Amino acid sequence: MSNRVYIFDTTLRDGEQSPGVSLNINEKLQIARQLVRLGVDIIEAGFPITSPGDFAAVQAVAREVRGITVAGLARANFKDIDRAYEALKEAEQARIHTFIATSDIHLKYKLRKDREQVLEAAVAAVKHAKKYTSDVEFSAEDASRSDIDYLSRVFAEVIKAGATVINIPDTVGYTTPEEYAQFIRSIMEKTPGIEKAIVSVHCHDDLGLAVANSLAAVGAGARQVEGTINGIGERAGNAALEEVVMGLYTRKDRFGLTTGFNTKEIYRTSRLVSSLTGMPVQPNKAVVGKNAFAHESGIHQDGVLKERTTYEIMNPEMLGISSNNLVLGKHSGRHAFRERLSELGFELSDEELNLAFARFKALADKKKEITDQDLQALVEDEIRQIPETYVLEYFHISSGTSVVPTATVGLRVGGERKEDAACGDGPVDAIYKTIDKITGLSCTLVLYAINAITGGTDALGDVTVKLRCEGREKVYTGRGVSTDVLEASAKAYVNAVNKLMYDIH
Ligand SMILES: CC(=O)SCCNC(=O)CCNC(=O)[C@H](O)C(C)(C)COP(=O)(O)OP(=O)(O)OC[C@H]1O[C@@H](n2cnc3c(N)ncnc32)[C@H](O)[C@@H]1OP(=O)(O)O
Ligand SMILES: CC(C)C(=O)C(=O)O
Repeated sequence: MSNRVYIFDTTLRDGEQSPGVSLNINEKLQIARQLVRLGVDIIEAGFPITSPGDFAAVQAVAREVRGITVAGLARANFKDIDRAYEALKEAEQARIHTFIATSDIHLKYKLRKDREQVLEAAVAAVKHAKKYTSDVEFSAEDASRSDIDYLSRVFAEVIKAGATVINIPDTVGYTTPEEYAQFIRSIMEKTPGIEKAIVSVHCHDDLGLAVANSLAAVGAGARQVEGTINGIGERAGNAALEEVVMGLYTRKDRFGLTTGFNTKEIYRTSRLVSSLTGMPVQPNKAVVGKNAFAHESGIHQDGVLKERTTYEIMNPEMLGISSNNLVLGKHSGRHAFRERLSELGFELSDEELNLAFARFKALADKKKEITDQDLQALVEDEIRQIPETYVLEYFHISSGTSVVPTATVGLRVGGERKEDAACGDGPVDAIYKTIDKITGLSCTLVLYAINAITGGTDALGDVTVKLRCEGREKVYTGRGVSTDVLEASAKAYVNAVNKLMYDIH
């Protein structure tokens, strides 16, 4: 059996199924480019039948990325498969990923089909997909709650029909590591022809076991792991790929397996996905959380000072987390700035570099120490900009314990400045009400989150907002970064509104 594990990233498909997450094409392309740098083997770019936007995003990723497989999801019917191929056809390596549930509970209540009908649909789907591409993955949704003999029959038939990857998802995050490993082993023993296909796993985190289950499955012989960056995804999310890969890497003694991952891109990928989806990474998250390499207590600090490996099983530099916290200051020039950004993995055009450099100088005037985290936040803030219908020119706030919070805001629209004022329950509310008055939009704030990038009272504030506007289904995420939290709040709101305007035009 090969010792290479293929990493299938579904951040753009299952990850986007996280409640409140909606990425536009540019954001999907940015993530896809970063996933290529990260060294995943397959990018599942979306589920093309679901909407024209999803179709266009899969098509854009398929057109652009090279040296990697691009997959599109399709139910087990011809319409979905035709649409998936239509989106994928310009990919260098296209994979059609077709699925149907195999558990009795899904058959009875959701599909309203019997086992023979599902088997027939699965085989027909794989045969149809095979007309388009040699690379066809078949997933048995809710496999871990399916009857194993039936499941094995389905797999044997889809492999005969041409499936090259068979996926055994734990769709509802129900299984446990030992049980799942045994399940995978049994499928591998019972299924005729299984050696012709790659066995894949796709775990959800409803019981917090997605990564443990994925690693157990790999130990049992699975050679493709599906998951997402930061573990985002439907409900409690998917297996976090950075954790799976670091598990394999750190416990090479236990697994003896390799992947194509460039671990130095892990941290940057995590930040980018968090930034574009508006889903913050919890501080105690494994591998990429802010506290993952922070040592608080005396005995631990003493140990780390004497020998790092007493309490650190991974080297943060291996993940692309720089140990160099003091980077640049107000006297630094463009060369040093460009050099540092390139060490952090940013490749900026001259125009982007100039914009980022101007922001950096302005920040250096306000903040004593500029760390790598500050630089990352600042550059991400600058380069995630989409065409700006509205630009924040200024705001003024009157607020305190005995006055009604009142905001005056100026936005540039085309070549013109538009100004207005409004009162609110607090200064942020007043700013948002004023922006709504200027844009004429009616928006509801679904989420407001603020995070300090580094410690200290001069830290950069990083604000994320999610807005639902004009009765639209879609939620728009906006982010803004500034040493002034009110400015960061205003920028985040304007950023979300600009995304809405970008969608409308
Ligand atoms: C486990 C997973 O993550 S699966 C992926 C989940 N992702 C999504 O659902 C993406 C967003 N979904 C959508 O946009 C829509 O649900 C669509 C476009 C896919 C389908 O929309 P609609 O045609 O309106 O159907 P709706 O979603 O209401 O119902 C699903 C239908 O597909 C059927 N179906 C569900 N899964 C499958 C499958 N794998 N193969 C074939 N049929 C299926 C259901 O039985 C139901 O059929 P019915 O209408 O005959 O009862
Ligand atoms: C489509 C399949 C792979 C899926 O997302 C699941 O079962 O969770």
